[in-house]
Amino acid sequence: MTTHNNLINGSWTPGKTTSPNTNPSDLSDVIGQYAQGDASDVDAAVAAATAAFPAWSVSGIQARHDALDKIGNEILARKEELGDLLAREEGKTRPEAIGEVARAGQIFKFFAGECLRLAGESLPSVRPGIGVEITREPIGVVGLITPWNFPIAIPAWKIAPALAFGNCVVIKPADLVPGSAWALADIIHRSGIPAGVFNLVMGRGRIIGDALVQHPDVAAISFTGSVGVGRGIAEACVKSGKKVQLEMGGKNPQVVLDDADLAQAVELSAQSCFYSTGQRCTASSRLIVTDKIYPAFVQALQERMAKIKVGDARAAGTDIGPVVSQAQLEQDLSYVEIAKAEGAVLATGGSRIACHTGSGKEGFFMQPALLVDSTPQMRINREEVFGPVASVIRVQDYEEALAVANDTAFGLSAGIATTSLKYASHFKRHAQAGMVMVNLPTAGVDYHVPFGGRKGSSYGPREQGRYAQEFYTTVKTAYTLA
Ligand SMILES: NC(=O)C1=CN([C@@H]2O[C@H](COP(=O)(O)OP(=O)(O)OC[C@H]3O[C@@H](n4cnc5c(N)ncnc54)[C@H](O)[C@@H]3O)[C@@H](O)[C@H]2O)C=CC1
Ligand SMILES: O=Cc1ccc(S(=O)(=O)O)cc1
Repeated sequence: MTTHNNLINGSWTPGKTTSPNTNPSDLSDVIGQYAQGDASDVDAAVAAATAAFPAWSVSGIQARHDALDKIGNEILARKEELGDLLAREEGKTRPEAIGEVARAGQIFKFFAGECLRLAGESLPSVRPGIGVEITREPIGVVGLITPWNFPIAIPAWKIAPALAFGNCVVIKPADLVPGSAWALADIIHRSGIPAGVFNLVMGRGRIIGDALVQHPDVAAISFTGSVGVGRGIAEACVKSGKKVQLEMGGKNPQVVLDDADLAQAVELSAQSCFYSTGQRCTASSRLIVTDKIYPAFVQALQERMAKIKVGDARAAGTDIGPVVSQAQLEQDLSYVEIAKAEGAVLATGGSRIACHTGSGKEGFFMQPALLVDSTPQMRINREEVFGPVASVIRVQDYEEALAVANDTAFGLSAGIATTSLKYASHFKRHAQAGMVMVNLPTAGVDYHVPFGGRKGSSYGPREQGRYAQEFYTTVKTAYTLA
């Protein structure tokens, strides 16, 4: 079986050990062996990135544009093959996985353009005869720590702006899904960028991630993952003076008002709660439904859920693939039990099942769960599950719906289904979330505009679009005597 090594200073470098990458749709299918590095690999990667930084930070914008554009083109040309790998290692369906790969390619092409658009300002000084220029410069070596749920898109949306603005990169992908990140590293390696500018170190979060966060020569950390790990990283970065950007959890509300188009509200709720196995930080998990539409909505959503086919991510006809791991499956199932114990009623789903094709292959398949008669204080409505589990809260009117939607420690994405312009406008202004959706699923974002949240969901500057430069550059103000 092929062993996939780390990329350090332009060379494929074995780790101290290897780890198998297993298909969650078929536990007998081992995709490959992937290097497991240690702190000495992080030291070597950071040293290579530090050595490469002086030249890369002043490299021409045309060269940087061309490298990123080439990377984007190869990703797009190979989207079917890379999408198949992604579906095989992470468990989202093939169409979803191909879409994610295409997103990664588009992100590289967008940031190729951003290389050419980086601008400064020129102002007069308040002191006569002096000119002021404001420019942006790269920050240095950036450490990128990424999660398992978007194995290529999240690495892409951190790597592409980092390189575009002249930084050098050490990335640690999630150890559950190293295959897509390794394939991306291979494409970047062959794009012709100088050795050391981009480095990949695979391995355990507590070892590789922690070594990156603690490293004195790393100037900034961008992290996506769980709240607990994110907060620990933020504390360590503040202590050592590193710039830090965190994207963490969500408990995204989907409000459904009496005046909503019922079929549309049901479809967008099914999409954002259960598709991609509910494993999106933007997924809805709290359905906040006003009194009069509640019975029809719950009934119609259950009917829609009955049509969802759960099974092998790569099989034709699958709507929802497996949960990513045994640990995540146990977490999802345990939250169904916690909700029941607290008084919510399980309307449908919520147990481990076999693949809809009857393949007999063992995978982490779970029937999407809908819990009704839940209340805002229940744990199911306060803690992130990160699986195909949604709960419904009944409210009297829009005002109560908004209050319940905002009654959370998180603030990533929030949605409303309504035909009322008045309520849609009010919700856009008053939902305490970084992203608001009107008559659209809470999940489903563009790649060229800012992504991020408020409260416990995010920390630091926004990712994506032209706002990405806030994190990946530092501002310089220069005064010149005329
Ligand atoms: N907001 C999001 O997009 C995501 C949220 N999650 C949440 O996190 C939960 C657990 O998933 P995990 O993959 O275990 O998330 P995690 O936060 O443990 O892992 C995310 C990344 O951080 C690394 N990491 C782990 N411990 C670290 C440490 N001490 N220092 C530095 N890096 C470290 C991991 O190896 C991985 O690359 C999920 O159930 C879900 O609730 C998970 C994935 C994505
Ligand atoms: O973090 C990457 C990411 C998050 C969400 C989505 S979407 O909401 O499913 O579009 C895509 C990429």
